[in-house]
Amino acid sequence: MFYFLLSGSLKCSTRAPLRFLNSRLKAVDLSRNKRPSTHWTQVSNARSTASKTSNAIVRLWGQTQRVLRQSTGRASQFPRVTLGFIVGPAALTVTARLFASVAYCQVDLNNNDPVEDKSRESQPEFNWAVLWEFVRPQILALLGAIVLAFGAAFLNIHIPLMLGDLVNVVAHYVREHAGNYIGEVRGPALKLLGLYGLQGLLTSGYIILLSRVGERVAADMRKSLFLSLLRQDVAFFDAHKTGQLVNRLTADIQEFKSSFKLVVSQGLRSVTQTVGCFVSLYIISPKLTGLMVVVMPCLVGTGALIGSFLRRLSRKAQEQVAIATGVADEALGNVRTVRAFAMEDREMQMFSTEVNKSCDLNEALGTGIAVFQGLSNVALNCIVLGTIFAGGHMMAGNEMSPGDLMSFLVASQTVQRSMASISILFGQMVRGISAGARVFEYLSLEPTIPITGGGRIPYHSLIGRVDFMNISFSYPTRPGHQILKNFTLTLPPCKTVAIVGESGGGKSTVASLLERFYDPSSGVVMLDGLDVRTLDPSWLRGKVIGFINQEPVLFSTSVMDNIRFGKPEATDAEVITAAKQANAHRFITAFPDGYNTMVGERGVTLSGGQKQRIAIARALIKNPSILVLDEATSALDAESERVVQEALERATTGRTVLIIAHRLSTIKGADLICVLSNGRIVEAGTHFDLLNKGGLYADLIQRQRTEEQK
Ligand SMILES: Nc1ncnc2c1ncn2[C@@H]1O[C@H](COP(=O)(O)OP(=O)(O)OP(=O)(O)O)[C@@H](O)[C@H]1O
Repeated sequence: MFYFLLSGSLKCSTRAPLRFLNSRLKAVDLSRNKRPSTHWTQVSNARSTASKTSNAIVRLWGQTQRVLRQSTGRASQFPRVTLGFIVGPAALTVTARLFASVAYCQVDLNNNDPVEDKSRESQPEFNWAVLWEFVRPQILALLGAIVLAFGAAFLNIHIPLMLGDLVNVVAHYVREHAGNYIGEVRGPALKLLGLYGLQGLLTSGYIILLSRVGERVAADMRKSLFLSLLRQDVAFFDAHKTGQLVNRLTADIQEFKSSFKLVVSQGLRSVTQTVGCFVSLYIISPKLTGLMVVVMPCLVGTGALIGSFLRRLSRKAQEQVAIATGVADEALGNVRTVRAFAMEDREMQMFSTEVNKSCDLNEALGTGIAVFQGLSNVALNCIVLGTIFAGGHMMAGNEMSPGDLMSFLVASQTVQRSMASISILFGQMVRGISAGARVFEYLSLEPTIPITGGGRIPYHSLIGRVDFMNISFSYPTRPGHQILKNFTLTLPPCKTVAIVGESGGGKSTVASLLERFYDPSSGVVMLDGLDVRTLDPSWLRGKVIGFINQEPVLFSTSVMDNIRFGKPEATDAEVITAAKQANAHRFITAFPDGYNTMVGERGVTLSGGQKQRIAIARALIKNPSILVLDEATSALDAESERVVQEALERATTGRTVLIIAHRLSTIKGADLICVLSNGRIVEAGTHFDLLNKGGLYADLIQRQRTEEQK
């Protein structure tokens, strides 16, 4: 009867998850054409795991039957104990693999899960070698944590047995009323107390060690990733959103760290406890254990499925909160525009809609959690009740002592908890590996233009002549759109050259090539006759070229630190000299805090002209040989433009200057004006030469005058 029950229940307990798994795989089948190939391989693996698992369960069941038939009653304890060692771990392994497959398919079909982020083209591979590089410095602490976790788990396995001993002593005293109660109970009780204390110590120990390992690994990963991102080509930032990169630095590393800590701590503990307690259960009562093998996976499986549904709901709720935060962030960040258009009510309405959605989702989540907790309480209590009922029956038949029943109850609770956490851990592990893979993907990227390395021209022999020779260029993000075509231009040393032309014609692109933000598709940029690709980019950008653009970006620190950004080793006196050259000293000293005035986020507390002059001081402090002014005054009003223009004129003397001009009035005095059209220079000369010539430049001047008169 027992064998029949075991066989039938084993099949039933695996059928539901298998059926569920099959339905998930069918759903994947339907959408396979839309999925990247790596995904499909993983899904196929899940399918093969499922089929292997079902075969293993059937085989296991056959073996169980055979061995059980050979063992006769309690007299033949040895084969049963041996069987316990085989059946326990094997049953758990196959069940765990089955749930892993189910969990994978859950995750795979979940649109909101990191594994299935639609914004990503393919899921990067997890690189264990890279992980090892981060873990290696922490290996001693990690091994310590593993040993302590094993220790705590082994003590946990002993606790039910010792509890049973204690109950047996109490039961014996109650039956016989012989001797002194305290004297009888003290020994086992003190042993148990010692065990609890030791277990507490080991648990605290491994949690402390593991948290240290996790935090240090995460901190090292963050630093390495940040450095790797800073080193990437400018083209990389054209192709990736800042939010996505920041997300990898924060959310992905956080997810990886949590999974790492959870899998190592709870994974080790749960697996050891499950296997150990299972063996204890089998030794105490093979019959009751058989019943548990049947019931437990069903309950744990159901719990895992509900848990995964709730996690999905929770993620949706979090995303909804993020959307609402985004609306608030945008409105508050652009409050002047909102105010200017009197859009407060509309913004409020948009925010309310998103907040209400997140409120609904969170309420649904709360209800789900409540129902789940209620159901799990009922299920767990039913197991206790069932065990007491069946165990009591066995006690009546002298097959079990009260202590055995107590041990069985406690050990079975430990197994339930451990199995539940194993099934959750599989989902967590999949998410952790995905997050880690995304982080490692960026860690291993090598920029095509390194930030350091290459030669330097001795400062005293630097002339400052620049040649753009036959340059053709397309941005890496738009390879089909050629911006420059056989572009050739020379910037003579200590002369000012201006480039003018239609908006979007490629003027700023020329400046970017000089800074070596990009390399040309063909042709060369030369500095003093040397290909800039052979020169050290950090020297070129840090010492040789000063760059001032239309919208100067300041950092949210003091005026002093912002100017010193151009030359970190500069003294206060050098900063003040640069500020004077940039016409900035007067307004800076008029602030109550002078040079220590904080400029706010991106310099928001300064006017456009003030920001621009601080940016000029920042560029001048490094005393560059070449100055690039990319429409440096186009965003200013007439008065600010005059002050800034004055500063710029002072700054340009004795330097090679490239002006990317929008307002043609500012470049009249340039030594050479070049007109850029269709990716190449079509006219060149002084302001008066070009005006007299009556070509494109004269047209541009005429058009601008007409616009200004309107
Ligand atoms: N990072 C980028 N990635 C892809 N395309 C870009 C990038 N930057 C600019 N472009 C494109 O290259 C072309 C030239 O841009 P560029 O900024 O050099 O023009 P511009 O002459 O300086 O224009 P404006 O006078 O309006 O500032 C434009 O079509 C623009 O859309």
